Amino acid sequence: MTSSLAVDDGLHDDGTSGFLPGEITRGWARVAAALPARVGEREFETWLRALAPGACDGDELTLTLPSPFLRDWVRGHHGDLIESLVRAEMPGVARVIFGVAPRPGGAISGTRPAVAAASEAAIVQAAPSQQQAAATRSVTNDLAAPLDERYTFDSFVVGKPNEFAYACARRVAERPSSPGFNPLFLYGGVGLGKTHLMHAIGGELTRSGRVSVAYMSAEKFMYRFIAAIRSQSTMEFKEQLRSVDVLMIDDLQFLIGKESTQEEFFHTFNALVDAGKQIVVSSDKSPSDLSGIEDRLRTRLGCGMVADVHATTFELRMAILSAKANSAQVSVPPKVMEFLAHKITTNVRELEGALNRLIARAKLVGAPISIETVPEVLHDILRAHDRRLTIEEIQKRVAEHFHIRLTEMTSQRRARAVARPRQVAMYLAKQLTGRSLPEIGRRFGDRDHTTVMHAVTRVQQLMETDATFAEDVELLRRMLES
Ligand SMILES: Nc1ncnc2c1ncn2[C@@H]1O[C@H](COP(=O)(O)OP(=O)(O)OP(=O)(O)O)[C@@H](O)[C@H]1O
Repeated sequence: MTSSLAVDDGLHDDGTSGFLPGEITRGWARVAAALPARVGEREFETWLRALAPGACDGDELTLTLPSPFLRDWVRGHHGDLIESLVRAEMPGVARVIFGVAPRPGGAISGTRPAVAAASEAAIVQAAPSQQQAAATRSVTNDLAAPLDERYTFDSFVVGKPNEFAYACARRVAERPSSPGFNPLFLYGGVGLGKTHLMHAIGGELTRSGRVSVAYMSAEKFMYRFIAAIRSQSTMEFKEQLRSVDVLMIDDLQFLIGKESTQEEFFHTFNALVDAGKQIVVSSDKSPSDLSGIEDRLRTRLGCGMVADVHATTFELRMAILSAKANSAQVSVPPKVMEFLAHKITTNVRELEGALNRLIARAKLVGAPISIETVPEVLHDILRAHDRRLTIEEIQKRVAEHFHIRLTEMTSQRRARAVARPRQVAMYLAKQLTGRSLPEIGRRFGDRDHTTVMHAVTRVQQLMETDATFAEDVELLRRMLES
């Protein structure tokens, strides 16, 4: 990990960090070790290698990158994944903030994930870092990204939430530039199949051999534009773009706040539509909600067909799992699919990732997939999805289990009959909620974070020496996790 930042791995002067010395360094090392397998080795080397942990304030961890551009890119593409890995590996962290590592003598500029910052000027002027140079090279070599052949209409599972978007995509693939369908604007939450549909359109049209198609992410569009400015080849860039029959731009929200790239895109857009060419755009927001995109561009984006890819239903998730298992020719017990479809509800990419991991593990050990192996193989994913568990629920369950009153969880009584269950509840809160030690302390009758730390250590010691006690705690954990 390279960083100009000193790693803050201890308790803060004011005692607000819930971390023991060295925890951040070790926790981050685990996250960094897990990332290449999740995003791919190349992607990791190109974009994520320079990520480094910065300050940890309470339960907020700042991760830094060398430039605003890289920060925006990493946050936009892998922010959710990184946050869920950090929460799983560093249970005291509840939020991740992406910042820019200060130049020597400077300060960290952290921004919250929802806030997109204008960053293109920085990259135009800055000397390219290793990552930027690598990405720029790949950009100048080809106009568009290759289409993923796995993303076809056939491999897309259609259900109520996505049938309209699917129908629109099919229509554009059959008859590009039809009145009313230009541009086609697909929008919806992360990992719900927008990119899949765009590749399916592109693949279908390319195979037909009738039209030329260019697909690229909005971020790549910006990169290409900037590279063209640098190499004084903007005319060539414009001509290349305007020579295609179908232009598809993915994740348009990346252009929020990037005025000059928006302007370039606006002109390209107009030139293509005026020439009767098809535009397909995807975004996580509808055109009217894209604040930070110029009004005139938003208006044009919304004047064709706007199709929402809705959040999946349980039935659709089951159908997707079943289709993926079929195409991998692996038998997955219905119980396992139901479990996954109940647990991983927001993002098909994660659902697919969980299934792939189960399949990979089953192949590796030569044993069939079973419900018993799921918690072990997917513990990090499941933990991230268990985050809705509250400290109050834990207190309630633990109090019931030990037959004490709920109010004893916050009382100052120190009798062992109430103090031990309280310690167990604190331990489970630390393990299962990702809340920081100070926050857990506050919820247990305004106790200090050192009391929580002591409780966690004490419960761990007891679990090692007292098998019955360990069983009790494990049982409680399983009940709370289910
Ligand atoms: N209905 C579906 N049928 C089959 N696979 C799906 C479906 N929806 C999503 N997927 C799969 O889920 C993964 C994520 O989908 P995709 O990348 O298209 O999402 P996205 O909406 O573009 O996400 P992002 O907002 O992150 O760009 C892909 O592997 C895709 O094949």
